[in-house]
Amino acid sequence: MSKFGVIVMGPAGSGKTTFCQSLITHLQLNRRSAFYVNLDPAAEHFEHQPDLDIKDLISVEDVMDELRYGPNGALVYCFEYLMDNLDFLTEGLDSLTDEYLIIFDMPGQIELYTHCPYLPRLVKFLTQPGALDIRLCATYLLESTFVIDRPKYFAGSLSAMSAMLLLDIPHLNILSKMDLIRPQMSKREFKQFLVPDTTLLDDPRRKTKTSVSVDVHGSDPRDKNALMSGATFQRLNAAVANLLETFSMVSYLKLECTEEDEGESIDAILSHIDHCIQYHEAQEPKELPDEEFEEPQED
Ligand SMILES: Nc1nc2c(ncn2[C@@H]2O[C@H](COP(=O)(O)OP(=O)(O)OP(=O)(O)O)[C@@H](O)[C@H]2O)c(=O)[nH]1
Repeated sequence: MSKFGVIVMGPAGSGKTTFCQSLITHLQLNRRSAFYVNLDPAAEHFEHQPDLDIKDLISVEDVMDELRYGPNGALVYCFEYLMDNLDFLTEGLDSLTDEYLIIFDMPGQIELYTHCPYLPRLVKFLTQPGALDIRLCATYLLESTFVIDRPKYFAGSLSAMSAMLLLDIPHLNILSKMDLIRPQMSKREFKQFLVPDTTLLDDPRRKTKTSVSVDVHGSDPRDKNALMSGATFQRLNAAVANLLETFSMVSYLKLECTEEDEGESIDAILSHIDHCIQYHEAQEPKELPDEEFEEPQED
């Protein structure tokens, strides 16, 4: 039997857990079942408690206490441990039916999406035909306020593309925390950021932003080697923007969070997720009551 899932990724604090909680609430309101899997071994506060929690296997806190690791090392250790104990996931998920949308809430450490091998292995395991065989879609969240600082926006978009290429499954990018950008930018102005392209580098409001010298190592500014000149920094931004434009792979959906917009926004994102995992196609065609098929009356 098919299983369906969505893996929620993004940098630290981008709103992953909040998005998962909104998704669960929305599914429940629409009489659909959610199964919430927390894979962040450092997560603490949940509105909806996880149905399966990596912390029941291992937690960052325990690793830091027992092995004296720092938070990032402990996170990596937890994922290595999960990879050695994948039965934990099989036991928790094997009996789920196609009624459920399985939501995987991931940690925010960026190294997990760039150079650690765990995520591709995890996705391969979850999607493996004949085993859990989950039809999986990835979502990658980025804070909408990044668009104010163009280099940050392009760097974030590059990390979204990196996650996309790493996992090789249907993928949606989402700009979160839209309430924080609204006071600073009109809907019309914001629209241009839904698809990154090189024209966005010409920021009329912030000419100085990309022309200052940037201390790339955070070290003593008197050390000339540690400084990247304005021109070099601009060329780097242009190269990143070009790369994104050439591959034309990154575009964004918006995650609104005000009371009046949130439902519609989550609904739209959920439709995209359903489409990516072909949820509707896999459901039995439902017989609609006769009145649904009544021909419209002629005037
Ligand atoms: N203003 C605003 N704040 C938000 C929104 N979504 C989340 N937050 C806040 O942003 C902070 C981080 O949110 P989380 O949902 O924990 O983010 P996360 O990506 O799961 O964080 P990590 O697991 O630490 O990587 C919290 O203080 C949230 O209350 C939003 O739409 N608007």
